[in-house]
Formats: sequence, structure tokens, C-alpha cells
Amino acid sequence: MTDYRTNKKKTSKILRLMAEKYPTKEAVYEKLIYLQSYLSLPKGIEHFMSDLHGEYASFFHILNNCSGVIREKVDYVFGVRLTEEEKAEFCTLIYYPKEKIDQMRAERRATPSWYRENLGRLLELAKLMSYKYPASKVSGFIPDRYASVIVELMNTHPEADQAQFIYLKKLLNTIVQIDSGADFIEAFTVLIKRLAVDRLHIVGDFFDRGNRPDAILNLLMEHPSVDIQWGNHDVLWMGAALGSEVCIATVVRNSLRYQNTDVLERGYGISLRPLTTFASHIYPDEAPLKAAERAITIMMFKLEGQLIARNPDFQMESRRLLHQIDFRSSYARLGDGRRYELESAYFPTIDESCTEADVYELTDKEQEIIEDLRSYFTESAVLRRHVDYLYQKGNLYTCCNGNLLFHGCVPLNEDGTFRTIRFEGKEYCGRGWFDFCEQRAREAWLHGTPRALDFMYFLWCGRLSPTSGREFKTFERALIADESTWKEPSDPYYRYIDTVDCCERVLQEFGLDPKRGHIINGHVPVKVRKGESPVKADGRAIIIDGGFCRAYHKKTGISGYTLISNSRGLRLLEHQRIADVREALRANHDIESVSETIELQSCHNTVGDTDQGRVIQDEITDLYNLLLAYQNGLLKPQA
Ligand SMILES: O=P(O)(O)OC[C@H]1O[C@](O)(COP(=O)(O)O)[C@@H](O)[C@@H]1O
Ligand SMILES: [Mn+2]
Repeated sequence: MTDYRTNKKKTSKILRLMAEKYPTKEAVYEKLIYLQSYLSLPKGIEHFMSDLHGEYASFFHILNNCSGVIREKVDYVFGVRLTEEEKAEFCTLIYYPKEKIDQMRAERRATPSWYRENLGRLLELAKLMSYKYPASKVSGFIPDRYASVIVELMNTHPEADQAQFIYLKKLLNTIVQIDSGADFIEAFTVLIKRLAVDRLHIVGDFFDRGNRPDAILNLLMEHPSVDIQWGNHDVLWMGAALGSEVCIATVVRNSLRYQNTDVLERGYGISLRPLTTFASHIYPDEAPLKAAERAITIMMFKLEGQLIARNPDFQMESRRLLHQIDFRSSYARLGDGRRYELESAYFPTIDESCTEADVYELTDKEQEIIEDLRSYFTESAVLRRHVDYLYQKGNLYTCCNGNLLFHGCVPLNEDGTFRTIRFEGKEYCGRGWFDFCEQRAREAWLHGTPRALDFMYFLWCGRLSPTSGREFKTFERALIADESTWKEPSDPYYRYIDTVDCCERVLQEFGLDPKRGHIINGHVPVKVRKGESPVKADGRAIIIDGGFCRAYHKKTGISGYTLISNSRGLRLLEHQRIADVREALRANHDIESVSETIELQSCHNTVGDTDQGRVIQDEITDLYNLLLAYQNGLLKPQA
């Protein structure tokens, strides 16, 4: 009885709210007709990318060419009506309108007929690409300042009627005559790019290795429809920006290793001066960058050792190794009980005779340096804006249209079952562990608690972290010459992902249809050169770390992947070579992309089949109820 009453109360509350929004019967009709028909349009295109690792030029190009979709549409619309060169030049105009127009002007080729011709082509392309959207959505994509004229252009039908033909000609002539051709070309290219990608998913790792993660984020922040799944490099930077000292030391170390200090110094206004001055003082024989790397590496190991000791639940004890160094000889004892020779036995910031606990203490000077860095990191407004954006648009995982997106792994046991993780006296596994990890990562942002800041470091490199799933061998890689110690054992997930059974269990665990969903991961570079494929378990899982990262090109053999999900299925694009804007402008070169169909459905998916479709369906039900309430007099519509 109570249930019935509360439900009734709730329903009428919803209806009253709806009535405020749709006060007349006509308003309800209008919305119902719009929503009902929208459900039948083809589903919008989703693009997935991951592991961008600061490679701005490639990302910029792929964002501009919409992962190759523009080129395909141009081929489709203009077929043999244009030569290959004309099509390539037209594509370059769409990718880089400002630069291309400047070039045409400089070469005195930007004549009125050039403007008219290209505006005509852009219009034709935009019309074709807009067919899968309702008109109101298309007008939402048009840059405001040009909206009324572009809407007018989009509504012309020159093929149908002579008067329309003349009308269109007049519109285009006037645009060019009054010198607004360049502005309209640019506005059309914005519209076309918005029509080409309905949603962009970035499956983690913006930072480290490449030198412009800041520029990538600036660009992305202008994109109208993005979601992000955090990678381990992202959580590391997020932790650093929020003030975790060990995350800061690691970020600085990574930047020095890849000679990317510009990101910190210019991009985020973080000065490394005190560190480099100190480092060249204590390592006078080293080059400045190398000296700074050595100095921050030891600080990092000290801070990491302290963190591991105060967080036994991280299960990272095997990574606390600084005290295993015999400072009098040049050896360290590792977990296997064996002694390994160190690359260098010179540790000017460690007192040889100190106790085990003291090894992990920072010297006064080190303390001063890390505090100084900390204030730079936490006070950088640009970094703060980027991290806020990562928190606002990002999650540890996303379920979208039946697919499961996350960067690393779901921790598994050796036998492939979900691994139970004990943390603060509670047990977690599978999705529950992801939810807990995300909650703790958000605590770092919202409250900056020490425990949550420590957790960000665990997420970066913990063996049980969903973004990592690997036992990092940073100590061995930094200090020990014997490379056999460098191999990083990883979670059984990375083996089991090859099996259909595992993928299906994971999908089910996250509430998705195991027979129809896909797992989409990044994190593990696919070594195409060695014959590896990004497609696992008959297409149930796809790993799209295609190595945008230049440092890994030798290993991967390609320069990035984009996964595309459209109304007919899934397609993978393998981008063959690095983009270069100048080259694109000079010779109209595009990134060469090889396309592989992973799944082709016999029928088109519609908006009705998507998550958004389900939300719309609910709204339709509410609208019908409102209509009923208006009809049976429960609510009075406005006249
Ligand atoms: O998430 P990614 O890109 O695999 O990066 C993490 C990896 O990078 C490393 O820190 C190694 O870095 P380097 O390539 O600079 O030696 C590994 O220890 C770790 O597995
Ligand atoms: Mn990663």
C-alpha cells in the first residue's frame, strides 16, 4: 500500500515537472514526434584512441581528418568526379582550412571561383554527412556566427529545381563577393568534423614520453563530445598536480628521462632550476639532465619506500629495495636472494652507515627541493585546469553502448578467476575493485587526503592497480645493468584476454551482454612488427595501444590506432606513419591508414539500440503519460 502511494506521488511529481517543460498538448506532440523518429536514425560514429603519450602532431592530424572518415566520405561523394589530387587537396582544406587558405592566397590561387567551387563541394559533403542526424542536431553543430546562412545553404535543392539552382548560386556568389569566403569555408569544416565523429573515447595515457600532452588536452577541451578512461600515466600526473610528493618526483623523473622538460617548464610553468642546480653540484661529472635524473630518482625511491611502508595494503613490499643496497660494495640484493652489481655505487645523498629506516629519509636539501616542486605543481593553474578536466570527463572505466572501456586490466588469479583483493579490512574483486579505486582517486581530488594521494601512486604502478597490473621494475631498470632483472611480471589478465571465456566473464561482471559487447583496452603496445594483433578472442577484446608514442615505434611498427564503431559494426584503422602538418600542406599528404573490419553486422544499428536510445525511450514513456494526464483531465494543459 505504502509502495503504491509513494509511487503514485512520485509519478505525479514527474508529471508535474514534465508539464512545466511541456505545458501544451502541441509541445508534447512536437517532442514525441522528434524523439520517436530520432530513434530510427543510424547510430552516431564513435572513435576510440588510446596511449597518445604527448604526441600532439599525430593526434592533431587524426582529430582533423577524423581518423580517416573525412577521406572516405570525400571518396564516396565525389568518386570519379574529382581526380585523386583534387580530392587530396580538398581533404587538406578540410583538415587545415586556415593554413590551406593562407597558402592559396600566398600562391595567388585563392580566386573567387576557387572559393565558390570549394564552398559548393563543402556544402555537398556536409549535406550527405548530415543525413544521419535530425535537423535540430545538425543546426546545433553549426558555428553560431554563421548559423542562419549555413542552414539556408543546407536547405537548398539545386538538383530539384532551376529556381533553387539560381538561388544557391546567388548565395555562394554573395558570400565570396563580400569577402567572407574564408570564414564560411572554416565554418563548414567545423561542421563536417562534428558530423564525422559523434563521440570520442580516449582510453588513457595522455602524458609522458611525447612532448606536448598539454597541447593535446587544450585541443581536446574544445571538443564537444569526449569521454576519458584514465591511464596509469594520467593518474600519476593527477596525483602530482594534487600534491603527492612521490608522484611529483616520478613525473619529474619521467620528463627528464625523455628530455621533455619543456612540458613542465613552459607548458605548466614548473621550474626545475633548484633541482638541476643541486644535481650538478652533487653529480659534477654528469651532463645536467642526467645529473638531475639521478638526483630525482633517488628522491623518488626514498619517497616510494616510505609510501610502501605506510601502506601494506598496496602489497608493494617487493618494490622497497633501497635498503637492499650494500653501500660499501657496489651490489644490491633482490627478491630472488641473489646479489646484482649496480651500474654506479655513488650515492651522495645517502649516508652509508645509516639504518634501514634512515635510508628512506630525504636530506634537508632534498626536502627543500621536493617542497619547492610541490608548490609549483599544486599552484600551476594550467595543470590544475587539465587535471580538473580529466576528473570531469574521466573515469576508471566506462560502459558505453554495450562496450567496456578501461586502460589496463581486471586483476585475475593464475587460474583466470577474479582476484580478491583485501584492502583496509574489506574484500573487493572485479567491478567492485574498480569502483573502490575510482572512489579513492576522486577523494584525492575532492579532499586531498594523504591516503588518497598515496593511492594515486599505487594506481600508477601497483601490481594490483587496474590501470597498471604490472610489477614495475623501476629500481632494477634504473640501477642494475643485468637486463634479466628488468622484466616486469604482469597480471594473468594480459594472457587470459586472448580467451573468449575470460572476455565474456569480464563483460558480464560489468553488467554487459557477454555475447555482443567488447572490451576495449590500451596500455600494452601491440607489436605489429612481430605479428601481434590488437584483436583478441575472436574480436571480443581489442587492445588499441598502437603506439602513438615515438619512443615505441621500433617496437610497434606503426603510429597509432583508431577504433571506429558505426552503425554497421567495428572497424580498426592502423595509422602507418607520423603526421606532419607542413608535409600535409606541401603535398596534400594524409596519414596512410589501413582499415580492418572487425565486425560487420547485417543490419544497421540505430539510435534506438544505444544507451542514449534507452534514455530517450524512457522520456517517450513519460511524455505519453503526460499526454494521457492531459487527456483524462488529471493535469490541465495551458491553452
Ligand atoms: O603505461 P606504460 O606506457 O606501459 O608505462 C609504464 C612502463 O614504463 C616504465 O616505467 C618504463 O619506462 P621506460 O620505458 O622509460 O624505461 C615501466 O617500468 C612501466 O612498465
Ligand atoms: Mn599505460
